[in-house]
Amino acid sequence: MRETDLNHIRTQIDRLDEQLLNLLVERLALARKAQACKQLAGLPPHSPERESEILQQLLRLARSSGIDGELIEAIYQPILTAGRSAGQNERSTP
Ligand SMILES: O=C(O)C(=O)C[C@]1(C(=O)O)C=C[C@@H](O)C=C1
Repeated sequence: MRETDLNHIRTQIDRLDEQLLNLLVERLALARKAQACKQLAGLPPHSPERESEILQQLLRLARSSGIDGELIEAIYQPILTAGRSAGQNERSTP
């Protein structure tokens, strides 16, 4: 393999990592909104049934894409944990 091939692959990986990061930022913003809705409704931040639905759906998608389900679960657990505490450390006044 030529060095330029490796550089090209790494450039593409960097681009994808940036997209993943932007999607994570977007996801956290939505989780923050969901947390605000639940707080207004007097619901707890942790919704185990919803998390289970999300993981089941992702595991179905992983299976059909040939990706290891355990890997997807290991990636998603901390994302869901971050979703539970989204917005918790923000000041209540702007
Ligand atoms: O859907 C919700 O109720 C959310 O608070 C969002 C979210 C998530 O990150 O997807 C976060 C925490 C909950 O335990 C379940 C899901």
